[in-house]
Amino acid sequence: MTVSNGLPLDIPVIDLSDESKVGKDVVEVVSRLGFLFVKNAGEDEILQEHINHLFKLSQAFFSSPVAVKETCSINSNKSGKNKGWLSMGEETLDPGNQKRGDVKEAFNIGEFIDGKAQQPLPEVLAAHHDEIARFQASCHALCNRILRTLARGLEITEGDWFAQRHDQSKGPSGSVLRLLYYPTVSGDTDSLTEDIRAGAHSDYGSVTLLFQLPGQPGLEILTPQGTWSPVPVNPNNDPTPPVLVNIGDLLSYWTNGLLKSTVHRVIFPNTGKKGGDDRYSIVYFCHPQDDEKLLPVPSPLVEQHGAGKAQVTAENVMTARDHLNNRLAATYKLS
Ligand SMILES: O=C(O)CCC(=O)C(=O)O
Ligand SMILES: [Fe+2]
Repeated sequence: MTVSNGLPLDIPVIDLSDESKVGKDVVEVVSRLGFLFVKNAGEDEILQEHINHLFKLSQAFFSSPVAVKETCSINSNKSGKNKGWLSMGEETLDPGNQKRGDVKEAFNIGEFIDGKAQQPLPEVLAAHHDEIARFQASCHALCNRILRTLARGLEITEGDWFAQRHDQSKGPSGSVLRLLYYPTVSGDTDSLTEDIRAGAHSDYGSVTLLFQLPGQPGLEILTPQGTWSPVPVNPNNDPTPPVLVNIGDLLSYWTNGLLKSTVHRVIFPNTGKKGGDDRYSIVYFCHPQDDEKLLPVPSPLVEQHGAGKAQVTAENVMTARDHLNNRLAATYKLS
């Protein structure tokens, strides 16, 4: 495992309130780093009190007895594919390099249809069903703003090209709101140097939003130089921290690799308490409709970037669903 260089990357914070002005900047940053921060303000602001509230619910859920969590296990037939509770070690994000599964628990909440969850929720979450539905909807709205900004920056004539393909009223998608809990461990030093909170991976969807808590670091990204750099939680110490955004595999396929689906991981902090402090995060993985084909988008920049490379054709193209299923098969011990 490559060691961290300890130097935080300079990931710009961009204000998307005027989409028409920042498309080029956003495309420049994500074709270099795959990550950026967006200012959490304006029409698609996700209110800090809503974020804090969901973190509280997440803490309440993960501290529930195992018997309660098991009632909504990802393995139970009740929840449906990729939905529900994942126990410690159940997912291995980097199966080629990890001896054991990720040291974390997760709860995956799939799409809401007509504002209703499509899976059983444990009581502590069910009691706040409507707030969770609203949170998911506000994440999706912010992703659509990001997607429209990208379309502009890529000079796609149809400004809604991506957003139309992420219209939740048009059919099912793999979008997931995920609560994550990385517990403190009291293991010996050996297991700590071998174990990882989330193995190195790229994300499977189009755009990911990540919410972290102050004082709970651990996310690192693989830089173009091949070293690991920590990602700050709140780079400018704003009273309202910006939202961390990263590009997933689908946008990379759609753009002939121009937009980077950057590999990242979550480590045990190497300062402070051995075994880390508890860490919580909330992730929104935004996916297009399942049947969307991953052919290059009609953008002159994408065409230029793909020149001379092997081209995806209508015959060998994957759908969004194919890609997600391939990744899930590799990283879960699910049947
Ligand atoms: O918890 C984090 O900071 C990142 C989680 C992550 O990368 C993922 O679940 O895909
Ligand atoms: Fe990730």
